[in-house]
Amino acid sequence: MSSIKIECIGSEGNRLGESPVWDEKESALLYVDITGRKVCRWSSVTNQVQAISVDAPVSSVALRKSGDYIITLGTRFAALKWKEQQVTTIEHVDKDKPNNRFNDGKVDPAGRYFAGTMAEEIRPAVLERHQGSLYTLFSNLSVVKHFNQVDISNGLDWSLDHKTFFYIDSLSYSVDAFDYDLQTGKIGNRRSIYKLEKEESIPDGMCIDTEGKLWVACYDGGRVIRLDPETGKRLQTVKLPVDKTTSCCFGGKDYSEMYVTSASDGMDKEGLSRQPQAGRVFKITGLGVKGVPPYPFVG
Ligand SMILES: O=C(O)[C@H](O)[C@@H](O)[C@H](O)[C@H](O)CO
Ligand SMILES: [Zn+2]
Repeated sequence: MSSIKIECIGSEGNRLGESPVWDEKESALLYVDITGRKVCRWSSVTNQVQAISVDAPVSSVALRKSGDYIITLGTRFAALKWKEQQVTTIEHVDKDKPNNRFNDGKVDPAGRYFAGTMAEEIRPAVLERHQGSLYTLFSNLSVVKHFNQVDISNGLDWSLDHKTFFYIDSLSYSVDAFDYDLQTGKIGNRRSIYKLEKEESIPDGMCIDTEGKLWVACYDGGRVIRLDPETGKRLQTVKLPVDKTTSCCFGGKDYSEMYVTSASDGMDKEGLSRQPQAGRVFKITGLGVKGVPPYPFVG
């Protein structure tokens, strides 16, 4: 049996931490604070966080093959040059929906950037329903819409054989799978592989491990759960010292550590004093399982 240890990294919390991604070259964890409008980079070498402020809610960050990063900012796909602190718009989506913003995003094994949108929240998990869509940014910088009617676009990762795409629309309380065509980036045959239990609350960010099992951060559930997508069974629950756990990824040397982001938005004074670590990023060691390195965007 491995012994699990959970600690906070950096020194400050986020309003709505999300989209953790390991940057091997920098030995650093990238993540965003969506409502805090910041892209953050925590160095595992110095334990310092550098942050770049942006002019709109920034909901996901990904590596780019040519170096630097790509982000979803408001309803834009954009390039981020870290040293120069320069943001360049690549493409706008949902132009007819001024109240929308992007939410979670991740790069597929072929280097395409998948990200979905949602209506801006009135408060956490309260928003105009069915306003979001799922998009892909291709390497030639063209954008395709897969489907609409999404409440809160979340999840996402791909199976180890690249034949399945896993996706979460949070308010469906379901983890879904699609058949995936790696050649074209097309998805089809949507089905549910796991329905969350009441105490698990709302499924949010997700990542896959090297055994092909899914890890889902449970918003308001204060935990990450490990699921077997083949059997639809929950294999493990790891509780965290905060309720609003938002997303997870593997990182560190050999991708044997798990990083979990969290949120403090929507908590009152009393809640914050009970959970002073709300909004912090957690490092979990001793899970005894490793993750898959993130794919960089190839455009
Ligand atoms: O980061 C996200 O995915 C959303 O932007 C968040 O607002 C919360 O996670 C959501 O409220 C929980 O459902
Ligand atoms: Zn999320």
